Amino acid sequence: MTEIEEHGAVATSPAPTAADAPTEQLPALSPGPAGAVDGAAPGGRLVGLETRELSAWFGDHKVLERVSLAMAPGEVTALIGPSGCGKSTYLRILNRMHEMVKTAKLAGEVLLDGADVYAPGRRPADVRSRVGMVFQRPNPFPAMSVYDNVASGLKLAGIKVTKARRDELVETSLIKAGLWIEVRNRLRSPGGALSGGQQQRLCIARSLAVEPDVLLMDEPCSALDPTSTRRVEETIAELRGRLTIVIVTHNMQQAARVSQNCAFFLATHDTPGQIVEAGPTTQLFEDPRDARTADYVNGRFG
Ligand SMILES: Nc1ncnc2c1ncn2[C@@H]1O[C@H](COP(=O)(O)OP(=O)(O)OP(=O)(O)O)[C@@H](O)[C@H]1O
Repeated sequence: MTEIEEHGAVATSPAPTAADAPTEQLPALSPGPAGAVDGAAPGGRLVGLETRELSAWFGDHKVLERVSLAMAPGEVTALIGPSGCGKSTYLRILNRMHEMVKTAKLAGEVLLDGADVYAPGRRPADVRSRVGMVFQRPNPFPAMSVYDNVASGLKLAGIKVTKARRDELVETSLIKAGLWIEVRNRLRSPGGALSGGQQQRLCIARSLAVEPDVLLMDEPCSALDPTSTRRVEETIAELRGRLTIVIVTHNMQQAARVSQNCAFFLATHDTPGQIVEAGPTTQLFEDPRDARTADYVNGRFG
């Protein structure tokens, strides 16, 4: 298991993210044979993610130490902890973005639906199309239309579909991302003309277009105003039960609002990031087992 592997840089465009809006009818999950994306779990089954004894380095600097965590299928898991404790690194390991840094190394296992995403012969691009990512700053292609931004998720993943299927995926992705009502009459307008919150939901729609099993979100609201933040949180709530979500957030109220499970990471000046405590969010916030968790969630440090 814990054999240190070194991965070279991989030139793959990360699939991105985002969206929000008033109440919309969400379509039923229906990745039938025509809709299923290569490598996706059959029949739209919800898929869990797990790490076992995961350690990570940048050069000689060890930043994570034997992190084991199960992220439940269809639920939202929040990763919390002070700056520099390795949350983003952990997130990027889950979809093989860590290896895009030349000096990056890791040891341990990442299991998606029970299968190691770092197994020999497994292509990073395939992993990234099953495990999508939304970043801190909305990153749509600004000059590209709203429609093409969403469809670009398919293109980046190398997925070819008919025009009719593409139209359908763009619409359902925008609906799931909570943006459809706001953009349905401006699908040909540039993505860069949308507000920051709309752009983030557009990026979520772009990730959803490939029908991923897991969506990783790295502080997705940190660049947004409170109203846009609320919209994105509503989107996360609507996506719950439809795919597995892992979100890094510095906002304790947000972690409490959006997640069902929570993991508290901590590093010190001479120890790499580790999980101090993980479990149901209500337990971590209301009855933590570790005094450091209590101090952190109550804002006494970090
Ligand atoms: N590309 C990189 N090269 C070298 N070191 C890095 C790189 N990215 C992160 N690190 C280091 O790894 C450690 C963990 O960083 P990481 O960004 O994962 O923490 P974090 O908990 O997400 O922090 P924050 O909450 O501030 O985003 C830090 O010491 C950081 O300096």
